[in-house]
Amino acid sequence: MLFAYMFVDVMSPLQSLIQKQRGWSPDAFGYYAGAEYILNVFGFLILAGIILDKMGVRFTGTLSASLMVAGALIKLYAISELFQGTALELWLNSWWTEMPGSAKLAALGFMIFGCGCEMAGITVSKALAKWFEGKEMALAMGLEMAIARIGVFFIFTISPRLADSVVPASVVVPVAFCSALLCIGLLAYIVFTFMDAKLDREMGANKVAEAESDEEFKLSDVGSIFKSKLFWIIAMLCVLYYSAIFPFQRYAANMLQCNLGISETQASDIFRWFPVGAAALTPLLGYYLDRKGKGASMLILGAILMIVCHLTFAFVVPATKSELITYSAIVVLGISFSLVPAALWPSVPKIMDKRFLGSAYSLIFWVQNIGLAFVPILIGKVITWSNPGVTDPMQYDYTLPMCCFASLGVLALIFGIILKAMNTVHHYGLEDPNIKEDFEDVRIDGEA
Ligand SMILES: C[C@H](N)C(=O)N[C@@H](CCCCN)C(=O)O
Repeated sequence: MLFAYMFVDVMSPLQSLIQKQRGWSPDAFGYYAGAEYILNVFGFLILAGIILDKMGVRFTGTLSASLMVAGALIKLYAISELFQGTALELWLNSWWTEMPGSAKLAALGFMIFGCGCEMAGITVSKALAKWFEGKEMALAMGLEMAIARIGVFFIFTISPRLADSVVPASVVVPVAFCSALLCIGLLAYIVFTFMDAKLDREMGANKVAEAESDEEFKLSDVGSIFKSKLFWIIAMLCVLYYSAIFPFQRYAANMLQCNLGISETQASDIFRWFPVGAAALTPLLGYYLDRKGKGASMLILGAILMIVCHLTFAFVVPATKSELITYSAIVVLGISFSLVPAALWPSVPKIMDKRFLGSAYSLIFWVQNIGLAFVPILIGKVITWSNPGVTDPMQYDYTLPMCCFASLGVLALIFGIILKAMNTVHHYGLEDPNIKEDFEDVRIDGEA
């Protein structure tokens, strides 16, 4: 997941460079960024859930890592000099001219990568649940997310530097670097499959069979999940919150460049502290949640902090051009991005029957992916629409796009409040510690 998250954001600090080098407009960049989730939205994630439940974590993890490598190599080829001037590029350039051929092929690669990446996300959750059952699962999930966030910090640090390491600067170097890391990730997962097989042998065949039949994917479960009000509240909170984080991450470096009048590298150097704050706090909050609870309150606080930060980027940073305020907003956003994931993912087992859990995660991811696919496109359009005639990628006004992100935060907050109110009435246990056996347990199958 570390290398996957690095690959996801390798181009994020390079928006203005790819615009200069390959002619990608903000709209084209938005389409490219949204492409990561398109195939998932059109049903791949549901299929991924079925594959995972039928074939297990070893096969699905290896498949997902292989898909990531294949997608990465296609994207690398698309942005490389090798692709320039080929018949394929000329053909891709000949239709939907707003989107250059290199952006179209890179988007295809990113789509395939995105299938692997999301499939890996579900697989890792299931593997963690298997390895840490009855132990510190929230802490384990928190540590997994923290490692991934460190990858984002690292890539925001090195991506612009790798791009500048050749003359003229090129996006190919950082993308090639991350593609190589994904190959190492695939090898690492193959090593894990041997460890997992050993665990199965240690657990004994009966226990494994029991664990697997517990989580078997049934089509009728999808109907039960979709009929649940609680599922929709969690899924809406998730899609609204994450749509104001990951798509923002794609545009953040350029937003800082435009607001502060700084270089790509300087902007990345500021923004990279966002995932660091999240990486430091997420495992601690997971540890806290395991012992003290307060999950629903953490979700609400996380949404409030996000709204404050996005409004600060919209109005205060451009007016003051203050680096101190910018850094403060980045760190606070990092705290928000610890509170919500640390509380959200371990809350799902509290409200879903164990039998539904694998499909519940895959369906929450699916709803979330709809937002992650379309919000970057929307934001690209808002940037273009609110900056008529602006061609210099250093001169965009980000007020309106940041207000859009803040509005998503307000909607997420409303769903967080509804969730907490429902929890107070129905006692789902969302405010209770994870390590506690005797709280009143009301799940979807008992909801009606
Ligand atoms: C984008 C992805 N679908 C996602 O939601 N990622 C979460 C982590 C989910 C848990 C994965 N084992 C994140 O906060 O990065």
